[in-house]
Amino acid sequence: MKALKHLNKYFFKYKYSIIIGIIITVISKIFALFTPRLIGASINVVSDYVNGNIAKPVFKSELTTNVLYIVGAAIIAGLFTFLMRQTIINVSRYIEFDLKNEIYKHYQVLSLSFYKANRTGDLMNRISEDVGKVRMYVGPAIMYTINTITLFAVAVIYMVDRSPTLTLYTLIPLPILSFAIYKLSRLINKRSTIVQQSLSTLSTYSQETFSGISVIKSYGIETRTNVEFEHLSAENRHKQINLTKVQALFFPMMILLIGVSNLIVIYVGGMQYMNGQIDNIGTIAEFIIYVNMLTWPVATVGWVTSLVQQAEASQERINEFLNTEPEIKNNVDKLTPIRGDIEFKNVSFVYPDTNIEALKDVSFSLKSGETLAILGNTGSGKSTILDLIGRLYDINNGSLFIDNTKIKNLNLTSLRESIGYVPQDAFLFSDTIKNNIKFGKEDATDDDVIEAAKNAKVHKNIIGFNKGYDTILGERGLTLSGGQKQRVSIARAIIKKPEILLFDDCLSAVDTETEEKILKNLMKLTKDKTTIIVSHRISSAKNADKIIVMDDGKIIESGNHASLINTDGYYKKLYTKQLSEKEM
Ligand SMILES: Nc1ncnc2c1ncn2[C@@H]1O[C@H](COP(=O)(O)OP(=O)(O)OP(=O)(O)O)[C@@H](O)[C@H]1O
Repeated sequence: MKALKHLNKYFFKYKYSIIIGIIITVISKIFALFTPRLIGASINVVSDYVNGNIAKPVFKSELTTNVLYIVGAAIIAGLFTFLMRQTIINVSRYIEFDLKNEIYKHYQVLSLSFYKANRTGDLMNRISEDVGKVRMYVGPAIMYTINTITLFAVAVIYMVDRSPTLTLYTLIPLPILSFAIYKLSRLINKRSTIVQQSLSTLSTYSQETFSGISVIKSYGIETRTNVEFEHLSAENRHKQINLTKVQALFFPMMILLIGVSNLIVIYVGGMQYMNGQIDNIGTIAEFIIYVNMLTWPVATVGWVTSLVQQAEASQERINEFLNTEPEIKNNVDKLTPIRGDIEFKNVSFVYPDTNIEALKDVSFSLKSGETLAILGNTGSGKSTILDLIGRLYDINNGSLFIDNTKIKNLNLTSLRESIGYVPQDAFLFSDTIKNNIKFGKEDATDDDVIEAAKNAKVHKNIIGFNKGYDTILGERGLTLSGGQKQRVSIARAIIKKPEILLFDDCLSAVDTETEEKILKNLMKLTKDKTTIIVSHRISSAKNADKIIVMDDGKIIESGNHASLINTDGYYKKLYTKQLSEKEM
C-alpha cells in the first residue's frame, strides 16, 4: 500500500464528498436490510393465520402493512444506492482526471533523454491503463468495501438477534467463497494482462503496417504481412480463450457456494425449528435472504483485494515516472531577455543514452545579428550544436554562453521563447495549416500567417488547396510534400520573430531555385537576428558571416565563403563539386 499513499492528497481534496458517500452507503444498506426482516415477519403472519392464531382482518392488514414497508424500504434503498454511486464513483472519476493531468504535466517538464529512454507506448499506458486501474481502487474498491462492512455489520446484528447458532452455520461458507473469488480474480487479472499485451502487439503491428503501407505495396509483401498478422491474431485468440475459461468459472462458483449456504440454512434452520430452538418458520426465509444478500459483498472482498493489488502495482509504475526529475531544470526564476550572442568555448558533449561523443572541444562565437552556417558529413555533430543552444541537453565539458551568461544561468522559458527552431524532420500537427504556422505565436493575426508563409515561399502552394489556410493536415487530412512541410515549418519559426533562428538542414527537400528565394527573404528577415543554418549545400552557406565545417564532432575548417574557397579542404571540394553539378 506504500505506492498508493500518493493518492492520499486527492482523498483529502475530496474528503467531504467521500464522507457524504460513506454516510449514503450506510443508509442504503440499512434500508436494504429491512427487506429480509419484513419478509420473515410476513411469512410468520401467514403461518399464524394458517394455524388459526390470528383473524382474517388482522392477517390482511398486517400483510398489507408489511408489503408497503418492503416496497418503501426497497425504494429508499434503491435511491440511496443510486446516490452512493453518484458520490463515490464520481469522486473516483475526479481523482482519475487529476492524476492524468498530474502525469501529463510532469511528462511535459521531463527532458528529451527521458523520452529517449522510454517507449511512447509505455508513456501512454501509464497515463491511461495504469490510471484506470488506480481508479478502480479509488472508486469501486472503496465503495464495495464500505458496502460490505456496513451490510455485514448490520446483517450479523439482525441475524444473531434471531438465532446465533444459525448465524454461525450461515457464515461458515462465506470466507471460503471470498478466498476462492480472490484466487480466481488473480488468475483472471493475470490472463487479462497477457491478453492486453498480445492486443497491444497486434495493434502496434497493424498500425505500423498501415503507416508503412506504401512500402509494403511497392515491395509487394502484402502476403507476408497477412501471414504475420494471422499468426499474431491466432496467438491472441488462444490467449483470449484461456481467459474466457477462467472467467466462465466465476459465476458457477458463486452459484455453487450460494447453493451450499442455502442448503445449510434450510437443513440447520429446519432442524432447529423442529427442535423448537427457532420460534418462527419466517426466520428460515429471513436467513435465506441474508445469505443471498451477503454473498456478493463477501465475494467482492476477494475481488477488491486483487483490485487493490493491481492498483498498487499500477501506482508504483506511475510513481516511478512522477519521481523522475527533469534533467534540464530552470535555475533562474526571473525572466532573462535574450539578445542573441552565442559562444561555444571548448564544448564537448556525450549523449547519455548512447555514450556517443558528438562534440569534441568545439569553440566558436557569434554576435547578435550574425549568421553562421554549419556544414559537414552526416553524424558530424551539426544538429547537436543546435540542440545545445536550445538547452535540450546540458553540455558535459567546456562552457556555452548566451549573451555572455552561462546558458544554465538563464531562465529556461526566456531562452526557449527567444529561439525559432526548424528541425530536420519537420513535424506538423493534425490541424489546419494556419494553426500549424500559428503554433509559433498564438496571437498572430491572419495577415501575420500569410506574411510568414510568403517569406517561406509556401503561400502559393497553400492558396492552391481547396480550403487554403484552413486545410487540415495529418492522418485524415492532406499530406504535404517534403519541401512543403519544410517551408510550413520555416513559416512557423519566422512568425515568432525570435532573437535566435536555428535552421537544421531545412531546405534539403526544396529545389535550389526556391532555396535561393527563401534564403533571400530570410536574409532580410534575419538581418538583426542571430541565425544558424545547418546545411549540406554551399548555396545555403555562402552568404553567412561565418562558416564552420564539422567532422566527427570537431571543427575542421572555419572562416567565410571567400576564405574557405581559397583553402584546400572539405568546403572547397564541396563547392567545386556542387558548382560542376549546377553547370551540368
Ligand atoms: N538523441 C541522440 N541520442 C544519442 N545519440 C545521438 C542523438 N542524436 C545524435 N546522436 C549521435 O550523435 C552524433 C552526431 O549527431 P548529429 O545529429 O548532431 O549529426 P549531424 O551532423 O546533424 O548529422 P546529419 O547531417 O545526418 O543530420 C551521431 O553519431 C549520432 O548518432
